[in-house]
Amino acid sequence: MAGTLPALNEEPAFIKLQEYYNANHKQIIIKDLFVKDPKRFSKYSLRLSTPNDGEILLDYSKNRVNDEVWPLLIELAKSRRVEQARDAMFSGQHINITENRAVLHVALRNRGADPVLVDNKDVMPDVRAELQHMKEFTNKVISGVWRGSTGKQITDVVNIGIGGSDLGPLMVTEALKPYGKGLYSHFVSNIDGTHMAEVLKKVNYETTLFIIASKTFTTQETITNATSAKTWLLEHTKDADAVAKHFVALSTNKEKVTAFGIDSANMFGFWDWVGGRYSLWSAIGLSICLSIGFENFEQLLDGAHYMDNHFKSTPLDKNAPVILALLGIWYSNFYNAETHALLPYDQYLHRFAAYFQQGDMESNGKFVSKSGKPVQYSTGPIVWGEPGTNGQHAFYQLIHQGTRLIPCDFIAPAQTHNPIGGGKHHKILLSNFLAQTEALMAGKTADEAKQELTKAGLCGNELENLLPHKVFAGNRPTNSIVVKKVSPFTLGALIALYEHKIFVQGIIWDINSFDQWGVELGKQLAKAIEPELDTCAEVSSHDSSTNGLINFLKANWK
Ligand SMILES: O=P(O)(O)OC[C@H]1O[C@H](O)[C@H](O)[C@@H](O)[C@@H]1O
Repeated sequence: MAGTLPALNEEPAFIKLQEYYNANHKQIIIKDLFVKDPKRFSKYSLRLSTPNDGEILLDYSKNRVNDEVWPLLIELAKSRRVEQARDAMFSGQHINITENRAVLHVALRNRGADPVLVDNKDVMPDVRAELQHMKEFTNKVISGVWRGSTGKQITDVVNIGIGGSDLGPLMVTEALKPYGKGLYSHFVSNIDGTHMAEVLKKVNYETTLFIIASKTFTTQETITNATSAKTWLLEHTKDADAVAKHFVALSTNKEKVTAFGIDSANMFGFWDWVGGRYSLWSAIGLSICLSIGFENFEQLLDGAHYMDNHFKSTPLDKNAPVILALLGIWYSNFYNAETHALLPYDQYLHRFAAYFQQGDMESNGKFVSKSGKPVQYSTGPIVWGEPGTNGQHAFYQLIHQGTRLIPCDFIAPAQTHNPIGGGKHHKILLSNFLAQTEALMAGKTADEAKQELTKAGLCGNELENLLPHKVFAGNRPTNSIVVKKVSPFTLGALIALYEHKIFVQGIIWDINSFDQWGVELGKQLAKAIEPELDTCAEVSSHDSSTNGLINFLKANWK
């Protein structure tokens, strides 16, 4: 396990970077770096060959990084003991210190024969047994052997879960739609009854399977939604035994699952060393299996395992998650970038940014270091994004010409699953992806803008007035990640790439990326407020704003 680290801002490698930044950052102009170094692309890009799914290209050459900054960033990773921390995670040490747990989502996709030890016990036999259980169940449902209580084949699967028990399965199911086996997938997460009501309108009780996904099986939203789904089923069938055919649970909490009325034979388990936001590889992935079939789910695991091996065995300067992490640190901690955009040029990846909002922000949104002291530097960025080209017509204006620096990751597949129009759509999509990263980097100088305006027939005041609005400063950094196709394997690799990026950043910032105490306070207060909504009397126990809001709602909801 890595020993105690100095505060990041007192780390000698960090101080060196700060000095370098202070003296030089104004001269780091990406487009000039390309002119100076014809080999820049090959120097600052990686090609990872997968066994069957082509190469994954990571181009990080369009960044404000030169041959002097790069070794300093690598030195920072070394001095923060990233390699030792990585090995501590893979070897099952209790690196989640506030919950005294190992962090071993990598064991869930350990496709080799190696044991993975947690507290001296090999967890792999249990992991494999649970996968086998998922496989058998998936095959039974897809083939129609598992039937509803009235003997009809299952046609619809409703995953009821929230946070890590929703976002991963939803994102992957959407991303891998072309691999669908024919069942309709639905996801209910929000406590807002509208979410459940709209799904129930679409499904037939005789042919619907509800998957109750909750690591703790105590989450208010999920248990309330699951109870409503059970009531709905029983209103239709009047047969109490129907629950066994229409409800399964994914959880670490057998007691609560049984208390809810789901037979433990219909429960798929996992373990406390699987964090919610890293759980799609566990039983929480059952809705993914039912959507794309178990073999494709295994491919997803294989892809993640491939990236785990890359992360484990590649020197830091050629290590894709480390590279992404260091670039993020460079912009967050030196350029004061506050956000990071994830921009997939693939409609199937439309929930990718939403998924990594939890992955990144719940992991690294921390203000105290592992030792409990407030940090004197920025930690996790605000993560956001939408698929291209939609985002171009919405928020790219600010990325191109706004006052903030927004490092962006562009993600694109070389091949589309839907080459409609003879491939025309995909060609246009890709040209937009390429044009955006080029435009963000190169910008448009006043001279170039002037020439354009002159060509368009403008002159005099009209030209001079318009000119400043037509200038693009450029030098806006982007990474481009290109896969051959969004397949189960490449998606698995891509997700693991970002998981490990988040891990590396957490290590450099010296924070615990594996707890989420920050979500508790709101839950506590909501529990206190709920009974106050039951009474007619005006409330005066809070601050005047909260009282005012409660009393307004009470006066208006009938
Ligand atoms: O899976 P569950 O126990 O129901 O938890 C669902 C989610 O809720 C919690 O509040 C956490 O913020 C998430 O990390 C978690 O994924």
